Formats: sequence, structure tokens, C-alpha cells
Amino acid sequence: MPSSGDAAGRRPHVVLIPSAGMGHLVPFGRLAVALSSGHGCDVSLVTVLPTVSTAESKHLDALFDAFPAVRRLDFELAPFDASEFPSADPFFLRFEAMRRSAPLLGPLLTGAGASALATDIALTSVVIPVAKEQGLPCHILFTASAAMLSLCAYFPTYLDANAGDGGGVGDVDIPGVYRIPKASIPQALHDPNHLFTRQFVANGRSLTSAAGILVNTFDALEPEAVAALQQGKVASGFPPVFAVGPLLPASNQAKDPQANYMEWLDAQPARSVVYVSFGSRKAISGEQLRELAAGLETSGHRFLWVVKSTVVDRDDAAELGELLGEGFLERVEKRGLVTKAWVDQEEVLKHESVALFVSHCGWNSVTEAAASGVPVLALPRFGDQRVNSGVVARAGLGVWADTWSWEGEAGVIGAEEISEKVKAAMADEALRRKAASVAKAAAKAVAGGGSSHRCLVEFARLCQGGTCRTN
Ligand SMILES: O=c1ccn([C@@H]2O[C@H](COP(=O)(O)OP(=O)(O)O[C@H]3O[C@H](CO)[C@@H](O)[C@H](O)[C@H]3O)[C@@H](O)[C@H]2O)c(=O)[nH]1
Repeated sequence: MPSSGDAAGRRPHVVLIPSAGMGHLVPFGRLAVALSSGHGCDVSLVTVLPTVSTAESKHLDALFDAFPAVRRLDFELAPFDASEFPSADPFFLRFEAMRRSAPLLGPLLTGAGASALATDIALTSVVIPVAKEQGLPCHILFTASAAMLSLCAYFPTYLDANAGDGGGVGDVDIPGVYRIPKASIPQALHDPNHLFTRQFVANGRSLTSAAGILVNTFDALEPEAVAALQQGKVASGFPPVFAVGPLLPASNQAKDPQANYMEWLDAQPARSVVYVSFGSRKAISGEQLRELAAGLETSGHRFLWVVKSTVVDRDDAAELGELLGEGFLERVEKRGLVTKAWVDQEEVLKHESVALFVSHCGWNSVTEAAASGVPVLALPRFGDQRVNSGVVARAGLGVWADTWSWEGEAGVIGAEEISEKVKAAMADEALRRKAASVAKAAAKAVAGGGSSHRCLVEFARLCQGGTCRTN
């Protein structure tokens, strides 16, 4: 039953505070739509200004237009002198600006009449203290996999237990989940003194301060990790965990009027196209791009390849043709489309011509492939993407070519290997059937009475001031 209000009949007002980057903003927008449309919550989505990219501004504008029930709560960052950090990336600068603007957040939340908050793991050190001051429960929407959440939750304990072993990190056997091999763990975590590792450990410890943790996954996709987290096997004192995914696309992507990829897909035979995309962030080097181009060419298959300037190393910011190898675009003209546009990935994955998704396994892409039943050929690059690729392989949603040699996150996979893997995955009927069954399980999870739907109901009840029955 959706919550219908507190004793005085008031609906809970959940304020969502995302961190920067499309990979984080997209699931927050989807959660906002889900909570406001079917679960009796008033929902505000904090829009941090200025946004870090035009993709973000366009995405937010399209979302608020399409879903007026989601309130826009603008949060103007206090000006600060970014030249203090000459070589910092935009995401670090955004975090620093948020940290410095934290005193402005309390009045914003009071003014909005918030009754509960949900924020990103990256912002807990900023938001949880403000929530405490305001007496508001603060939840986390974890935007990566439950496997990654369990690694994050367990990692502080793991490091404490292995402190005497020369400080290195090996395989990590997460209680109740499974053993994550060293080669899958984000590379920076191999060094316990790395800044990223210290932040990861701080994030892991902060999880127990949250009132609840939402994860964009579902029971059937990650049965071990979801159960272990919900049963408190991974870390003690863990808050309730709500597996609410796949958070469904809200069909609200900002459309690029110049882009012709849908017409191109319409003209291709059913289940003939390999869709290739590596998310919204820098994820692939120029050298890897050229190997991928050559691999796609020799595979002989049709392909739609989304190459973003932000996905290309800054040093390689050349024209596409030059970037992908001489004559490539001309040679593949009849069977390949390479675009720099922002595509509506949901629409692409649902298109009947698409047969395979060559993906970096950013978690949103994995959940979208799961919802669409398109098999994944995992080509992870950095951060959580190897852990996610392991999930993809375990669930039968795709193949992770873990025979691909591990040469660190900057390693390059050769054209021949890519070509062989693409050909094998395109010919794999059993894989196609398994991916379709994952999509059925995803649809069941989010339908009324399904596991993810029940978790959202429980979450809304908790925001209402009720008790939680999920865990
Ligand atoms: O042309 C495009 C490109 C991307 N997308 C969407 O943008 C999102 C991208 O998210 P994701 O697939 O997760 O990739 P990243 O942008 O790389 O995501 C970052 O955030 C994720 C969630 O925390 C992590 O799992 C990744 O490793 C991290 O790089 C997805 O919803 C895509 O559908 C589009 O719709 N059109």
C-alpha cells in the first residue's frame, strides 16, 4: 500500500540531493519520478547551480518539463576561487564547492519543508551533518551495484583485518556475498594510502549513519549481495537496504534534433546491430578507440557507436575520422553509424534491430540492458566497472571476457580479440535467451507486488515516519 500521509494527513516530502555527473543524476531523476508518481510522496530534486555540463542542464530541463509533480529546488553554490586547485577535475571542484556551501543547505531544506532526504554516497560527508542539525532522516541512493555497495561496506573491516600484510590489497571475500578478485577491485584501492581509498573507506564508514540505503538493483540480478546486505551480514549496524531497481527510464531524455540514429536503426534488419557506448564520462583512450574501431570492422557486423568527446582522452580530442583510424568511417559507411550525439539509450536498447550492447558496464547501462533484455559484452575500464561486469556474467545478462588480460585500468584490448568476442556473442542464442529472462525478472521486480516495488513502498513508509519491514 502506498503511504497516504502521517497522522495529520501530510504526505512525506522527500528531498533528493544528487552529486554531479550524468551517471549519478540519471538514477536520482528516475527515483524522483518513481516516488512522486506511485508512492504518495512529495518529491523535490535539488538542482545544484551552476550544473557541471550542458548534458546535465538539458536532462534536468526535460525531466521537470515532463514530470511537473517533481519539484525543482535550486541550490546556488556559493562562489569560490577554483584557481586554488589548478589541476583538479570538474567533479572534485563540484564537491569542494558543495562542501563550502553546506551552511546554505540547511535553510534551503527548512524553507522547502523537507521531511526526509536522500543523497549520493559521494555527498554524505556534506549532507549527513546538515540533516542531523535539521533533525531530518538522511538516506543514501547508491548509484552503483549492490556488489559494489557490499565492497564499500566491508572494505574498512577488510583493511583493518589485513593491516599487517604489508598494506597491499588482495582478493576480498565479502561475508555472505562472494569473493571479489583483486583484478576486479578498482585499481586505486590496491593502494591503501591512495586518496581515493581513504575517501572510499570514509564512505564505507558513513553508510551506517544513513537512515536507509536505496540501491538501483533487484533481487534476481544480484541475489547474494542484496540478501547479505539486507540481512546485515556484510557490516554490523547496517541500516535497512531497499533494492528498488531497475529504476526505470522516465522517457524524458532531451532529444538532439541533429541526430539521425533512430532513422538509421529503423533501416537495419531485426537483431543485427551491435550497440557500442561507454557512458557519459571519459572512459577510453585514443589507442583503445582505434583497436575497437578495427575490431568492429573485422567482426563484419552492423554497429551503432556512440563516441562522445567527453569519453575521449583530452589529448586525443581530434576529429572522429582521424581518431578512429584513416579511412575507417568511409570503409564502414554502409553498415556502421558513429555518432557524437547524446542518444536516448533507453530507446536504442529497446529497438528491435539491436542485438548486443558492448558496454563499459557503468551501472546505469547495466540496469538499462537488464530492463531491455539486450545481452552485454562487458568491456570495463575503471572504478566499479569490473565489479559490475562480474555481476553481468553471474546473472547471465552477458559475457565478461575475463580472459582479457589485466594490465591495469589503462590496459588496451586488441582489435582481434574484440572482433572474436563480438562474433561469438552475436552468435550465442543461449545468451540471448538468458538476457531476455533477466528482462522478465526485472519487469516482475518493478511491477505491483514485485520485490523492488515492495521496497519502494517500504521506503515511502519509512519516510512517512513509520517503521521498516523490509530487512
Ligand atoms: O549518449 C548517451 C550516453 C549516456 N546516456 C545515459 O547516461 C547514463 C550513463 O551512466 P552509466 O552507464 O552508469 O555510465 P557513466 O556515465 O560512466 O557512470 C558513472 O556512474 C556510474 C554510476 O555510479 C558508475 O557505475 C560508472 O562507473 C561511472 O563512470 C546512462 O543512463 C545512459 O543511458 C545516454 O542516455 N546517452
